[in-house]
Amino acid sequence: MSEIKTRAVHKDPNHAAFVRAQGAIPGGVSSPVRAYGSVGGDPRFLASARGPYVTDVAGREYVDLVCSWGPALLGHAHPEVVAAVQEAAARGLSFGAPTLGEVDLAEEVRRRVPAAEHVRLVSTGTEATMTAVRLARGVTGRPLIVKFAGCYHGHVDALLAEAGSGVATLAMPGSAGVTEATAAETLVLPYNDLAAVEAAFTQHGSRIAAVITEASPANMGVVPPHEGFNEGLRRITSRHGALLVLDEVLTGFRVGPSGWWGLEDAADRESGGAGYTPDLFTFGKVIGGGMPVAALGGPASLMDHLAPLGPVYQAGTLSGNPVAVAAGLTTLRLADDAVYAHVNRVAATLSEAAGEALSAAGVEHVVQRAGSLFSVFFGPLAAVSGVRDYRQAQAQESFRYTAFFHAMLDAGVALPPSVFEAWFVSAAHDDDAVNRILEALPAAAWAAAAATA
Ligand SMILES: Cc1ncc(COP(=O)(O)O)c(C=O)c1O
Ligand SMILES: N[C@H](C=O)CCC(=O)O
Repeated sequence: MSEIKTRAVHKDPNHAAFVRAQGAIPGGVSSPVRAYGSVGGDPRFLASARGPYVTDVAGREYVDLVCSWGPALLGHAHPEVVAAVQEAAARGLSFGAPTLGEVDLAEEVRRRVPAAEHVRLVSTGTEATMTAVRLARGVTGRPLIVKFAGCYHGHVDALLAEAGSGVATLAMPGSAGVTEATAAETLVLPYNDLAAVEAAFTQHGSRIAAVITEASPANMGVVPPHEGFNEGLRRITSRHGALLVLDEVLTGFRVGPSGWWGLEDAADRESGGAGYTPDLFTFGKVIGGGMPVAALGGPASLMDHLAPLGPVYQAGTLSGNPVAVAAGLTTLRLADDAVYAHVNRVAATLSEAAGEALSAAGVEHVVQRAGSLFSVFFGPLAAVSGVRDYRQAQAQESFRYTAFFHAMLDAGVALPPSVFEAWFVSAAHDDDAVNRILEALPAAAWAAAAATA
């Protein structure tokens, strides 16, 4: 029996692909989160994707709840986005010179987020946050950066300490290769704790260049900011002459037309408040519609400190690549209110159903949601009080997710292969796709219930 199973596994094209990949690529993957490191088994090597579905090299189709880790807001291979990419590619792949498409995209960002008066296009979220850090230091002349444990801002040296996403999945405190001097210039604070921020500024205020925060963290699982947290950061940073960098790489243009900031701003103004404005925004993922585009935006008075106008250097051979910009611009133009209403509705349905299935199976858990982003935390601690920071996220019973994940995968639903990642839905997740997920949930919940550490 076990011999038959072993032979079946070895015949699986995904297994063969993974073995081959490990001979040529570190860990067989181009980004660590793809490696199934914490859930075990062979990563699915994908051959194609369309709408809400991905298909692996064995020809097996899955409903996709990864959505390329966020960019696929409209679903995979949206025909209008593909057509825009094809048209742009036919005009030339890369010019190394300015194009009007870049201006269109920068203006579209500013239309959605007016405080992003000037926008610099880059290729990855990592470049956007790296540039934000350099710009903050360049403008203030101060060395220190404050970040929050469990927040992930890409693989920038200064921002890897106690980071979420793959760093959390691999249980790494940070990364080898980051010098002590660099690490010493980053203060890591607990999330959702304004008292800790006040204390850090009391001690180091005149040396802090910026506070960087995920607009609503989704790289330690989904841990929304408590009411007033982001506004509190704004108040404290302003008082001390430091910048506030709102990292919307993941949330931007995904949780709403103007990102998480737009949701908070609208809610605050509805209740009579004046809203708040960060100094710098970073964007990524949806802004490229599945192609490598990211951006940094803020008031002209700050952004124009970047070269060629100012002394803070930043550059990129492929920045504002015309093919990538065409994908991003078309995606944003298609991402209307109906798209956001749809993804919110699907996220509400799925997060409630996941919670009900786990409760029916007697699994202690909490489902946390921020707009259309959600994730499940397992265990009594999470269930009692919700998860407010990285320490609590780490304390969950993540072994239950392993069982849950594989049961879903066996049933044809691809979840993110780590309990610390958010679940993503798209405008293409129609009733058929949603029903397939709903049908898979009860058995996965029972698998989680039966799991042992
Ligand atoms: C909030 C946040 N910031 C920055 C990044 C880095 O973006 P990229 O992977 O494109 O470098 C990510 C994801 O990777 C992210 O989720
Ligand atoms: N959690 C990350 C993005 O938000 C996952 C993407 C990656 O690092 O490959």
